Amino acid sequence: MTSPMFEKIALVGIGLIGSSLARVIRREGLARHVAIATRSPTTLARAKELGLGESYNTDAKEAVRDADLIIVSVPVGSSGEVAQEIAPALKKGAILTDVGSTKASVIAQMQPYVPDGVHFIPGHPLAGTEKSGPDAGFAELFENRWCIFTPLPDTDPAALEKLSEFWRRCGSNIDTMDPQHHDMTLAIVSHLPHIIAYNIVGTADDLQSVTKSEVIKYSASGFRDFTRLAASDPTMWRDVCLHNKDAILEMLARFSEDLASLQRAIRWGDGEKLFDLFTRTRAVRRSIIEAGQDIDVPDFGRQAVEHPKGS
Ligand SMILES: NC(=O)c1ccc[n+]([C@@H]2O[C@H](COP(=O)([O-])OP(=O)(O)OC[C@H]3O[C@@H](n4cnc5c(N)ncnc54)[C@H](O)[C@@H]3O)[C@@H](O)[C@H]2O)c1
Ligand SMILES: O=C(O)C(=O)C[C@]1(C(=O)O)C=C[C@@H](O)C=C1
Repeated sequence: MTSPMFEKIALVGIGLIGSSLARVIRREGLARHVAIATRSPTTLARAKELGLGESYNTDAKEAVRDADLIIVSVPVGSSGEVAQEIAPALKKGAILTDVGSTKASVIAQMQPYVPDGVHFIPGHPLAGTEKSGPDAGFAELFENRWCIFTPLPDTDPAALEKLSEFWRRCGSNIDTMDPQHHDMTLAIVSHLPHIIAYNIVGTADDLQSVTKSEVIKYSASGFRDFTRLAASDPTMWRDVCLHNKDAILEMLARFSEDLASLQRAIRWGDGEKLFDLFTRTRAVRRSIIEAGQDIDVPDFGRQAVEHPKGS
């Protein structure tokens, strides 16, 4: 067996993303020691039962001591408090990264606490499911998916290359961009779809309770696709909305304008406009498939159990 990339990796947060990392690190032999930290004793006990690491702590400071790579996988709104908590125990020369779905806010929250000599490289794997908690993870989650880094101006290229190699060994393709560009792009390709899903499922649920109709019972598969997204973790998505506010509001404004135009086309029977739009959007789907980006989440992710709220 080749020698591990890191002597010790600390995973702070052991939900869907943290536990998927734990599993792929084990499978690929990427660390000699995986230290797991999470705030909730119940979640920590479950991580231990699942055998996700070598040591377990509710005190993140203990887990990160002597670690060469620290990966923070907590809801974005908790990034700052975690950085503050672990900062005094970080080893000089260590790489500190995160997996948060928003980047400018995470950088603003974490950077002030990063000690000199620690390489802070913000990251975001574009891979996930609607499930959460340590049972939900699986080693294949990151395969053929993008991992985006938003390095800071003074990021050490050697540390960035080492972290990139880590994510490549987890199966991902790497890209880098600035945090504002990341947040704007993700607002349209990830955050808005979730917000739209939460909204449409909420509307249908309201309708059901007002009219006692059977919208849920007879929901067609298009609606069911929305319910998958709308089943995503409430804490995670609350934080995404609050921490990428400007970009999301910008995209929602454009979306609302386009929706009004579509509404108008329907009202005035403008079939040509409808047909043209639907033809253009079908081409988008085809180009995604041609680019090999139409990757379905595998079954093991689907079968994972829901995680209790607040764990
Ligand atoms: N779920 C996805 O699809 C997805 C995809 C890519 C990135 N992300 C990002 O990854 C991060 C984690 O998401 P997840 O899906 O793994 O969530 P999750 O709910 O499955 O897990 C979150 C973990 O963080 C722990 N935690 C919460 N606050 C903490 C704190 N203050 N200190 C220590 N531990 C704490 C929880 O106990 C849990 O173990 C989020 O920032 C999210 O935006 C999620
Ligand atoms: O497929 C899903 O269920 C996801 O929500 C994954 C998804 C996405 O929107 O693609 C969600 C949030 C992340 O930050 C990255 C990936």
